[in-house]
Order: sequence, then structure tokens, then C-alpha cells
Amino acid sequence: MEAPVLHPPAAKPKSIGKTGVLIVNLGTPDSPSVPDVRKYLREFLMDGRVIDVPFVSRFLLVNGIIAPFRAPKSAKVYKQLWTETGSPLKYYGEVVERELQRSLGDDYVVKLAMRYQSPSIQAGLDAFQRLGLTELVVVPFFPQYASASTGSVYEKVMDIVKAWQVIPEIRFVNRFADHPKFIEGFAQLGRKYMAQHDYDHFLFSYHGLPESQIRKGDITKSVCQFGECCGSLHALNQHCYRAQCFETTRRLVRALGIPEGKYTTSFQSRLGSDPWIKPYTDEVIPELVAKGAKRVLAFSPAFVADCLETTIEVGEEYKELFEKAGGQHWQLVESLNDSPIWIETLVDLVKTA
Ligand SMILES: C=CC1=C(C)c2cc3[nH]c(cc4nc(cc5[nH]c(cc1n2)c(C)c5CCC(=O)O)C(CCC(=O)O)=C4C)c(C)c3C=C
Ligand SMILES: [Fe+2]
Ligand SMILES: [Fe+2]
Repeated sequence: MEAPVLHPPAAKPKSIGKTGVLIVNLGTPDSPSVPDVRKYLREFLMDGRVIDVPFVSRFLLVNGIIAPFRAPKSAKVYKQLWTETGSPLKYYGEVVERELQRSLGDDYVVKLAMRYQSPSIQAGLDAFQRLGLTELVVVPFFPQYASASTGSVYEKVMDIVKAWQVIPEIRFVNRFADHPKFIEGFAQLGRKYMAQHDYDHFLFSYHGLPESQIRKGDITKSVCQFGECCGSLHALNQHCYRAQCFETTRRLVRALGIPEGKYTTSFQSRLGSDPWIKPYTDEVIPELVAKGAKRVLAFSPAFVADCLETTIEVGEEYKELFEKAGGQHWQLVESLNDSPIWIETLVDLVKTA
């Protein structure tokens, strides 16, 4: 009689037991051409968390006004931003993906995704599903929570996994506006400029948000008054984007030893005619010059990678505004990009999520 054939247990796929880490930034056009910028703006602005009006009004606004008229103007600015490695936001995303993978090691699989355009969140999650990963960490690249940014990433991820038979354990990083390593990252960059030059004022300019979105997110419906309510970050206003931005400023001011009265927090890039959170950066700049500020160091700590909003808006457009108003020296502090301390921040965020 022949000896029975003993089947070894099925080989365990190498990826089983690993944790998937999806790092997600906002997104950028595939190229600075008008059709690609239009495609990007359409996807971005048709997101109901970004322009939060009913679908039909949003559709008419985006397809009838914003995409046709804004796309050619934005494309010109994207051409200024583009480098030989493409969009800085995407380029640094790819470098961070590699560096974070190296730092986290073999127990993790790191993938970069963009909320809009490519690489998509769908592609990243599909890859994790194919690998059979049963534990995921999602890290939106937005230090301060907003429904239009972090909230939108969460919604997209949940929308995709809801169709899966096995929905794995998923942990979401919510915000890191006050994370000590994130703060130290920007402080290190600031110190580099402060050692080279004597600045008489420090500007912290954050991406803006419609006031209505802050009000909608106020769980008490009474805390956010767009003023003193942002004087500290606590349980009741921890998701107020404006309050988180002021907290980031306070931490940076402390880390850099900037005296009271020598710094300002403001908000940039408003879209449309509704009130956005104030003060507006383009109104603050001439006021600062009128009050005597001549040498300004500008930070943009709502962004973790150089992008249109930092390099062009703060680094070039606001510089021009400052100089026209009579200012002498304007310096933008670049973003965290691929700095080692940003990678360390991400390792911390992943491991403590
Ligand atoms: C910091 C996080 C961001 C929030 C919150 C946010 C809200 C928000 N944005 C718009 C409109 C636009 N934003 C644009 C560019 C842009 N926005 C962010 C981040 C946040 N946006 C980044 C990182 C970028 C730069 C992307 C790049 O490719 O470099 C643009 C496109 C540029 C342009 O045409 O001017 C628009 C438009 C709204 C309406 C909004 C919340 C309601
Ligand atoms: Fe934006
Ligand atoms: Fe507030």
C-alpha cells in the first residue's frame, strides 16, 4: 500500500499580520494643463464636504462657474508651481511614503493616496485588501481637523470599505495640531531663518474655511463666536478648525520664544462671497506694514508639504503684497516636506493611533 500523501498547511501569505498604513493628502492635478486642472477642481469642489450646499446648486456652481472660469487661472499658477519632479505635494508624498516604510519596517505596508485624483484612496485600499491586511491605520495629512479635509478622507475610506465582506480594524488619525514633534518640525525650520536674519514680525497663515462650516461643527452650538472662543483648545472646541490653528500658533510661538505682540495668526485662500474665518491674510499684511513691520517670517502650518497655497500664495503673492505696502523683507518657511522629524511625527502617529 502506498503511503498517504500528507498535505502541508497552506502557506501563509507573507503580508498576513502586517498593518496597512494609508497616508492621504488632498491631491493635485495630474499636470498643470487646463483640462487636468479642471478635472481636479471638479472632483475636489463637487465634494459635499468642501462646498456644502445641496447637490444641484453645487453642480451648477462648480460646472457653470468655477470649473470653466477658475481652471484657466489656476492652471497658470500651477505652471509656476510645477518643477521637473511635478507637483511638490505629490513628489513629497512619494518620498514620505518610502521614508515612512523604511522607518516603520516590515511589519507595516505604507501606501500614499490622494483624496482627489491620483493615486486614489480606492487603489490604496484595494492593494491592502489584496494583501489580506486585517489592520489599517489612515493618516490624513491635515494637522488641524476640518470636515472639508480630514472628514472628507474618513468619509471616502468608509464609503469604500462598506462594500467589503471583511471590514478590518481601522484606526483613523484625527488631528495633530499640537503634536510636539510636528511643532518642533516647524520650529526647526523657523530657527534656521531666525539665525540668518532679524525678523520684527512672525505671521502664521492657515488655509481658510467658511465660517458656516465651523458653526456646523460646533457640538454645543454656542462655543464658537470666532473670537475669544479660540483662546484655548479644550474638550468643547477640539474640532473647531480655527481654534486648532490658534493652538498650533501658540505652541510654535512658545517653541520659538516669540514675544507677545510680535506675531499674528490669519487665514488665506477664501473662495466665494460668504464670510470665511478671519482675519484674512491679505488684509492683515498691509495692516502689519502700516504698524511698522518691515521684516516678516511667514509660516504656513496647515500644510505638511509645499503646495500652491504655500509656495505661490504665501511665498510669492503675499510677498508682492507686502512689498507693495512698503515691507522690506519677506521670507516663507517651507513645509515639513521630507524632513526627518516629520517622518518621526508620522511614526508616532501610526504607533499611537
Ligand atoms: C489644510 C487643509 C485644507 C482645507 C481645510 C481646505 C479647504 C478648502 N479648500 C477649498 C478650495 C481650494 N483649495 C485649493 C487648494 C488646496 N487646498 C488645500 C488644503 C485644504 N483645503 C491644499 C493642500 C491645496 C493645494 C493643492 C495643490 O495642488 O498644491 C484649491 C485649488 C487651487 C486653486 O485653484 O486656487 C481650491 C479651489 C475650499 C472651498 C475649502 C473648504 C471649504
Ligand atoms: Fe483648499
Ligand atoms: Fe472657535
